[in-house]
Amino acid sequence: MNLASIPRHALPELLCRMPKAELHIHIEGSLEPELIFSLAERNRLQLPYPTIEALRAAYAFTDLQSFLDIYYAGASVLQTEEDFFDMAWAYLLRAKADNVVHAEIFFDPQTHTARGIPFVTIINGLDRAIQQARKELGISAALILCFLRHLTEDDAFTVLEEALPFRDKFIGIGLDSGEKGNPPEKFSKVFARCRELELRLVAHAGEEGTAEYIWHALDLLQAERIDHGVHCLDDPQLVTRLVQQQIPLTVCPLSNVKLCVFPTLAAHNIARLLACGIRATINSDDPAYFGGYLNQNYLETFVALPELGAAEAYRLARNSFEASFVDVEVKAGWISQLDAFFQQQHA
Ligand SMILES: Nc1ncnc2[nH]cnc12
Ligand SMILES: [Zn+2]
Repeated sequence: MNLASIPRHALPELLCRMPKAELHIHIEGSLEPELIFSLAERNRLQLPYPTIEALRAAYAFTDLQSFLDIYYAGASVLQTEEDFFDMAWAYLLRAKADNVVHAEIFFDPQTHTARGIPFVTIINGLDRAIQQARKELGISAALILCFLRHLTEDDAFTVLEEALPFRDKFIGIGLDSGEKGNPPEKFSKVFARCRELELRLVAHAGEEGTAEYIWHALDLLQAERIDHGVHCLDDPQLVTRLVQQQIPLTVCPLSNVKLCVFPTLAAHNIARLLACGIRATINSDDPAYFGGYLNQNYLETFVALPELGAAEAYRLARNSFEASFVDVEVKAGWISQLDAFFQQQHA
């Protein structure tokens, strides 16, 4: 395929229409202010903001922690199975509109179980939305349970025990929340247990943390995919490892700018990651808080970085399928669909 012949002005439509997977989306981060207000009303809860606009105006973050404080507060409106269903369904509709054919969705059960919400309420609401999306929207989706790293490893074991009766409703586990001071090794035992249970393993590392956190997520947790990982470029030996083993990075450009990991999108290193041969993907992280869903991340990143063209669009979409946790045959089917889409573009 000669992708160089695709003109730059054709990129926005191409980016939006190409089939893709999303591998780094926190479902609680898809909770739009409008839905926060309507769930608060439904559950008769008082919010500390008088209006939707006032809530949105509070979304000015200086770092990861300043975001997490507001994000956990927003999630407190989720009380019933219906609330979890409505949140996930709203995301899946948006994903469909962005031509996402497959989503691997993070959820943070400890944010809810700590407020007395039973695990079964959370998982049943999310799972029902996923089943409905498969039937009615033709989207495939799967859940990844994230442990909150600011809590203890014992807490992670507790939520794992609560989750195990629902083992068929999630495919893997992840590690999120405040990275600094909460290194991967804090969770090495619970990750080892999850590996025994044949759960897929991912971890946030190298978002605000150093390249060392990425080494430890790989070596001490055996993470199969690194969420963010943008600090890998500080360490040439780590880059060699990521390239040789084709370890995927789920990069979230708009998130990185909103949380001040990079000052601007033009300063983002996604183009360099791809040029090094790293299996990087583009994702939305917490789209309701960071200014856009998946296609918006692609569109703004390609405008800001002129070195990204049609070849990189293809590479990113292909990486998203290759890095997904589906069977090889399913992956191959999506890659054929992607190839056919790109063939048509310069036919
Ligand atoms: N970007 C992020 N980093 C760590 N934990 C998160 N939880 C939700 N979004 C997150
Ligand atoms: Zn994240």
